[in-house]
Amino acid sequence: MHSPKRIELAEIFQKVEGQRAANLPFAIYSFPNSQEIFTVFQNDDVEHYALDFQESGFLFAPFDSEQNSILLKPDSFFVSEYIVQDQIFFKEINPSNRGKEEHINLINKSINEIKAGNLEKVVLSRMINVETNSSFLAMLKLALQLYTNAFCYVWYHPKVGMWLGASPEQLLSVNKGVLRTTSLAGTLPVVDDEKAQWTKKELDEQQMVTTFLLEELKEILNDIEVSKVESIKAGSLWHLKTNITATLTKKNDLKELIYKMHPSPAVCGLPKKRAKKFIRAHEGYARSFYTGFLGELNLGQSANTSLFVNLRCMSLNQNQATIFVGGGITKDSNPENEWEETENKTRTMLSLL
Ligand SMILES: C=C(O[C@H]1C=CC=C(C(=O)O)[C@@H]1O)C(=O)O
Repeated sequence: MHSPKRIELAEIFQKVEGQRAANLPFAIYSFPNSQEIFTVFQNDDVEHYALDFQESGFLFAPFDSEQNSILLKPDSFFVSEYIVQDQIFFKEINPSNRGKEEHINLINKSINEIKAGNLEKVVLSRMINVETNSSFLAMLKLALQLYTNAFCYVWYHPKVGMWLGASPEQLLSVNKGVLRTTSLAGTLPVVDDEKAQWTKKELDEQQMVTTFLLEELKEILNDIEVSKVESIKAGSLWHLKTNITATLTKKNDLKELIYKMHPSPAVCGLPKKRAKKFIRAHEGYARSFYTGFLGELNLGQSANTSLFVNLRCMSLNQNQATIFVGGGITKDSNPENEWEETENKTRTMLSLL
């Protein structure tokens, strides 16, 4: 089994720079609320795929389950202590209004589909291109400071590209026969010290995710426990979250389990197939790895799996960052507010640039 070797923090960053300079694949990441940072290095530039999810390594899977899920082989696996020291504050950066009309038209189109009874919910997204002079490590260090309760990462494969993110959403973890997952949806901006003032729209859209997950899992898992809905902060945004735990049976197949849950209505919609079709037909771009999932697959001393949904993320190509943001549309959506929500999510990433 692969266990990470403990090394000094400076050495971790040095090794990552060396790996990038040598054009070889790596992942550097930190789990939510943790004081550790991990790296997985692959010694060659072969594009390996996770086929039956029995493999061990760092998984990077796209939104579209028909496309390949990339697996970085853990030829070297390191961990180091990482303590956030400086308290830094958000720098307010305002995104431009570019693409507003198209996005609002798309939202209106989806609301019509919902009102016609063809869809219940659909998550619509867009991408924003921004110039940056920051290095990926500088951005990661900033993400680690700003988004301590997120899964922060940089992933690189010379044949695929580089991605960076700070995801607030765990897809699942599997540890000693226990599955943990979350239903995360609904967004409001954090205003001073005030509590989030949820409306029916957000409560409903999050409940749809919980109901979907429970429906998908009830046939195959035992002892399902569901927490109360709580408000959590992801940077300067509030989300609604429910924790779900269940016991795995011997018959459970990890790949099957994952694709029952993915894509959930937090990133796709309801009914799943129709929402996916609507997204493909109307979003106007390929999501690629945005709203896919990533993380450790059967890795570490006890071969755990811990995967996160690829949200609040961007792809990086030389001086260009492409930020991906979306939001759930229901019958109660207000198009202007939905646009503003994607602007707020964009700020999360802009603050790293
Ligand atoms: C699709 C995204 O967020 C999802 C996760 C949390 C809240 C969401 C929402 O309020 O719409 C989305 O379902 C995104 O950040 O790009």
